[in-house]
Amino acid sequence: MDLHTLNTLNYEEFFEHFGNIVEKCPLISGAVWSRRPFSSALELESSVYEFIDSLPSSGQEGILRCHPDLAGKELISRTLTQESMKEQNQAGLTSLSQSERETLTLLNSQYKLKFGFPFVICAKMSDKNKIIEALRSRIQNDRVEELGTGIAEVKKICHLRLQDIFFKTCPTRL
Ligand SMILES: NC(=O)N[C@H]1NC(=O)NC1=O
Repeated sequence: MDLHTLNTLNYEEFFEHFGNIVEKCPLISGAVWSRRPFSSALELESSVYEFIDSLPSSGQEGILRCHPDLAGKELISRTLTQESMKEQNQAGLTSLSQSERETLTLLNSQYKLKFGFPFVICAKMSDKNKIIEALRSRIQNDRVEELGTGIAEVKKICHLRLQDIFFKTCPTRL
């Protein structure tokens, strides 16, 4: 997508392209649309991050709670969003052994019990072994630290989703 197209999208079209740059949080794209015109893709990305950073911690926790578990029930029932499916597949989470799946399920539920939100990590920048390792380590953190880490991972996921949108069709445009 080129800059001119980006800046001429009405909000319905904007939703179609950018509605899931933050998992199941179309409200964020709805809010950021008002910041047009964008001078670059980077400016759009910064607007998303500013919006997220301006939320109270309850709002940031809400963003984390919109994320599906890694290798969780949505993957098994094939109800993940397209983006999340690709990311989990790329990290090797669609081909886990039974014991890897059991380990991940147990750690995910211990994590949720401790923090009240799911463990979030940018799966595309990781793999199944690193994810299990990160879960084991991050579960030791305190809640404030984990909220910050989870939101930093949401931004990495968003960055890669935006890159996909901007560079998939024409790598030289923005
Ligand atoms: N729980 C969790 O991290 N989920 C997300 N991670 C990612 O890369 N895609 C997701 O849906």
